[in-house]
Amino acid sequence: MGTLFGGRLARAGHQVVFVDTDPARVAAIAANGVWENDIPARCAAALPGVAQGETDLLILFTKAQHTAAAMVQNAGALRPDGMVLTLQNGLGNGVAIAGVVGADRVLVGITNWPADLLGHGRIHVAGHGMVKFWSLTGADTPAIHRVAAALAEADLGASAEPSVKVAIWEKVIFNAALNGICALTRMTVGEVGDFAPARDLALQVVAEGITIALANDVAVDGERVRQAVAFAMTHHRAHKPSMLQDVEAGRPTEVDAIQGGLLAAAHRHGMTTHALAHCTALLRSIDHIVRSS
Ligand SMILES: NC(=O)C1=CN([C@@H]2O[C@H](COP(=O)(O)OP(=O)(O)OC[C@H]3O[C@@H](n4cnc5c(N)ncnc54)[C@H](OP(=O)(O)O)[C@@H]3O)[C@@H](O)[C@H]2O)C=CC1
Ligand SMILES: CC(C)(CO)C(=O)C(=O)O
Repeated sequence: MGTLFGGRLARAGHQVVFVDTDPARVAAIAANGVWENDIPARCAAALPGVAQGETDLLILFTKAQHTAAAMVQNAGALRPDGMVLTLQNGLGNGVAIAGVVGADRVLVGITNWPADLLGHGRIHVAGHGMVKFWSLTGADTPAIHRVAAALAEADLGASAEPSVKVAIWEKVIFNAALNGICALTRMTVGEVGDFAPARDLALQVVAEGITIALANDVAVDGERVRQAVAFAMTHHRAHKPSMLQDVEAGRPTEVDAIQGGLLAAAHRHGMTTHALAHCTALLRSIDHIVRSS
């Protein structure tokens, strides 16, 4: 996702620095730029902590389990009035970032652009997407509109959305269902849509997620979530959700922030779930094997 957003912002004329913990990846991006499908963009690249005090927007696209560490390592890159934007999946990323830079410098949101990593700085984008975001505090600030304009110019389909909390919960329900079932079955989004038992399980997780959100006073629109799932099954058919890409690469997944975040919200209200609880247990078992090997 960093490759997609950074590459497009660079092509739109912004000065972009890619920051990553892997020295080989940093060297490859510095030498070859980044590639979205077969479109290149030239950019700088650095290890965490190298860029100092010049950045007016830091877009954080690590996995959720790395959010706090990445923020601590990279906060020094920000100008005193610099902002941080998270479009990561899962619950809790904005609050983790606020713990480092303060809530009034955090923009939170979602994106459904489907990006599949092919190699260092090289992605395949399997369809069109959008971005919705707003400030973590709920305040309307000039920074929101500056960032929305920059993302729109970079053809990332961005809109400033005051009710972003609802969008974040709708997205986490979508991801709990689709990313989880794809990661467990190793099917693409289209394959899950085509196979009734997998599709039905995804829709059960969606139904449970909607009940959990409503119990937590988040007014999600169940029909909109089901439509988003149907849209992805039709238009993002070849995409391997980020959680499946993690399983295939033998990396830990975002189960704790996505399925685990929803499950914790269910437990806060004494609710029992079935499909979500079983998927979470299976995904945590895969994570356990990865972490202990
Ligand atoms: N891929 C997709 O289509 C979509 C993904 N998302 C969400 O966006 C977020 C990013 O996903 P995605 O791009 O797929 O993830 P990737 O795992 O491909 O990219 C995350 C990158 O962050 C690097 N990283 C880890 N720790 C740090 C650190 N401390 N400082 C700097 N870089 C670090 C990782 O390095 P290393 O690999 O060495 O750990 C990796 O290169 C996730 O929350 C995901 O759920 C949302 C919508 C769509
Ligand atoms: C692109 C999308 C929406 C597909 O599940 C996603 O969020 C992901 O891959 O993590």
